[in-house]
Amino acid sequence: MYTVSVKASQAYEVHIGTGLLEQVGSVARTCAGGTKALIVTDSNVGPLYAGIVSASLEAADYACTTYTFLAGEAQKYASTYLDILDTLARSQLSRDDLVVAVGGGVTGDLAGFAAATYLRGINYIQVPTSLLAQVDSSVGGKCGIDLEQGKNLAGAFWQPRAVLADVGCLATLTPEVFSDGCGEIIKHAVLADPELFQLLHDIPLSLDVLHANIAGVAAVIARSIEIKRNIVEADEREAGARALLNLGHSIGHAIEHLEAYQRGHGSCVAAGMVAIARAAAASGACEEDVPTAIDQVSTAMGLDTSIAWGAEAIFKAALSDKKRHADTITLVIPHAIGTCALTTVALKDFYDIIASGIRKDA
Ligand SMILES: NC(=O)c1ccc[n+]([C@@H]2O[C@H](COP(=O)([O-])OP(=O)(O)OC[C@H]3O[C@@H](n4cnc5c(N)ncnc54)[C@H](O)[C@@H]3O)[C@@H](O)[C@H]2O)c1
Ligand SMILES: O=C(O)C(=O)C[C@@H](O)[C@H](O)[C@H](O)COP(=O)(O)O
Ligand SMILES: [Zn+2]
Repeated sequence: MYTVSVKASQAYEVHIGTGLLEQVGSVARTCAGGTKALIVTDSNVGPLYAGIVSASLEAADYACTTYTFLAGEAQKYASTYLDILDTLARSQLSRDDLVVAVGGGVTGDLAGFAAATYLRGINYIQVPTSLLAQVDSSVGGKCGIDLEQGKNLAGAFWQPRAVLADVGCLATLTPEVFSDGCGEIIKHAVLADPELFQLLHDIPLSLDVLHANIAGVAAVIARSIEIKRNIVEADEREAGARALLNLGHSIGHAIEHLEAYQRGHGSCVAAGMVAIARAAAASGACEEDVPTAIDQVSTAMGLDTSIAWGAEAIFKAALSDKKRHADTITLVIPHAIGTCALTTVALKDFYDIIASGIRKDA
């Protein structure tokens, strides 16, 4: 088992290992008080894992109820968020009580945002069950919902009391959803860890690798979380450096929006990383072999890095990016594997960057 400590406005520990679902109640007792807990989960994860988590919470003297929503990004909207708030109020949870997110990134983002705003903020625990949620979304406190205009346009920074990433849960993911989580691991490697990138190149992660070497996958998850933790600790509320975690996202979020969220977040981020690396390499800002290396590692782990959209459509969709100011946008530019930096460019130059990044012959 690995434990990664996060020292943010609210300090907490991220536990990575197996058999952790059964420990949610006892961990909750050590880091949060209260007498009631609301589990938030989705229609795929609930039937598999909510019962184990609920039993564990009941054994730790929490009166536990479960809220289940229909799985999918389409539910990461205001109506589901408001429904969770209504459920919290109807169940009369008080300021001492607890929300427990059991599921992927959609569940964590919804439950975290509800916890951040119900009674102006109550405790919550993240129990991430997808690879993406374990390596990225359950850590760092970003939570929120999508609006018609784009991804994550309403939200909060609200740190959990604890994160329990039970790697055993990954065995029930579809190969596509498992692959999708690899997009954010590759992002962390490109940001800060050439050795991790090499490891992913040599041993591309897959469900087969999980079954053959669950301890090895847990080690990669822990390393990925450490990379994110280091950035979050330096800049919890994204005044500067935390924006690095947006590598591949300006274009990636635009693709997600254009494709009506039918394509996974990790795949869109991988496509966005390849495009921005290609544009950076074309301008001489990035080592020449980086775009191909990111593309190969992504493809080897089952990610689709293709982009079917023109520069104009992507540019328009990317204007809702939170790193956009009046007529500039801050981009995360890869210079080499393990070295990236923030650069602010005029919007008209951003258009050219997109065009250069998606050019097929580049
Ligand atoms: N807050 C953050 O810092 C942050 C970081 C990265 C991504 N995100 C957000 O996370 C979301 C993507 O997360 P995701 O890919 O986990 O999406 P998701 O929550 O929709 O999960 C993907 C699918 O896997 C299923 N699933 C999850 N765990 C399972 C398991 N163990 N067994 C079987 N099925 C399981 C879900 O039901 C769903 O159908 C996006 O909304 C993205 O914007 C947030
Ligand atoms: O934690 C962060 O900071 C991130 O940017 C992590 C991203 O992987 C994640 O997709 C996040 O939700 C994006 O945030 P946004 O502010 O660009 O909506
Ligand atoms: Zn992301």
